[in-house]
Amino acid sequence: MAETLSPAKEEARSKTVHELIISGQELPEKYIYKGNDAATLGDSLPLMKIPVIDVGRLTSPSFNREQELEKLRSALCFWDCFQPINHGVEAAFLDKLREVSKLFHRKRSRDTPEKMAALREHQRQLKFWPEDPQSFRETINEYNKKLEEMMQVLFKAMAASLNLEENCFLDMCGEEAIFFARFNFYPPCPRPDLAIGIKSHADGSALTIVLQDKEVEGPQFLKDNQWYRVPIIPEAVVINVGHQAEKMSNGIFKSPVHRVVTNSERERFSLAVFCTPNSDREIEPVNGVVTDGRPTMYKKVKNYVSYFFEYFQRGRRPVEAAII
Ligand SMILES: O=C(O)CCC(=O)C(=O)O
Ligand SMILES: [Fe+2]
Repeated sequence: MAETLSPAKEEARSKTVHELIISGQELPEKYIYKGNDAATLGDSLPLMKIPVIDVGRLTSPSFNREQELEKLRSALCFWDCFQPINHGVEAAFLDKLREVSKLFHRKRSRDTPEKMAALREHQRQLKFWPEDPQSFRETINEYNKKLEEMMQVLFKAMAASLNLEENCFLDMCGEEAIFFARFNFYPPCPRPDLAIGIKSHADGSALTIVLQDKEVEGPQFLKDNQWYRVPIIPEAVVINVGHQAEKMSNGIFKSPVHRVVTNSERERFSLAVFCTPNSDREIEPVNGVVTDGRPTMYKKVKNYVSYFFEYFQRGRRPVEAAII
């Protein structure tokens, strides 16, 4: 039977957190974050010193390439993420993407359920894509093409940085790897010390590419039990390892635990694209990463995304399901 709500509860249900607090009400209990890391939400945290990788150098045959590959390897092994620049997507185009994402959220009704959209041409379902703003489809389509190129370069560079056969990660992910996009919108929250934007998690992708808000910080990464803030570099994106790359590399690269906090005054937007092998691919350590000193650490697992959400809800790293 449907629950009958008192007028006060009815009002609370239909208002955003921001509206509730402005109208003088307490933060409703259901918004108070209860994760193990809740006590650190309001802390002032150090900035991560994430290495900035020049993607142009990764493809140039000059001596810079070796240096940049080494920088990429150490970034991935130490921080599990990096910030590429000179990656083939112009700063002005990134601004345009931010703009259409914002417009999309402004026009989206609060009742529209959030969905992940597949971006690649043969996988997307255009009928579900918004037609308004008008430039949305065209801009996202162009971004998808640029990301396909960027992913080719980066997977090859990741393999080369470990002295592996250049195509090993790409071949395992398969031609049909899916790019799921999530347009994140974080409204201002007057109690960032109590409520969270996205709870701590690790991504189920091979790599995740996040276009950051240009002005408002949000994501934080956990390293050795310490949370770090991600610096804003407007012309860069943030790329982190997901579980699939952790397994393909036999744990040389790790998928980091991260979360997103809210800002008391400002809203924040981000666009996360999860580059994910197709669910019928069997993902396992590639040739060359299993050695006498480093035996296979992960089982072959298919359709990994299916239990990703279960682990996510329980606040655990889903890759645990594949660890031997
Ligand atoms: O908003 C961000 O910067 C990161 C979002 C994120 O971690 C995710 O969507 O999985
Ligand atoms: Fe994430």
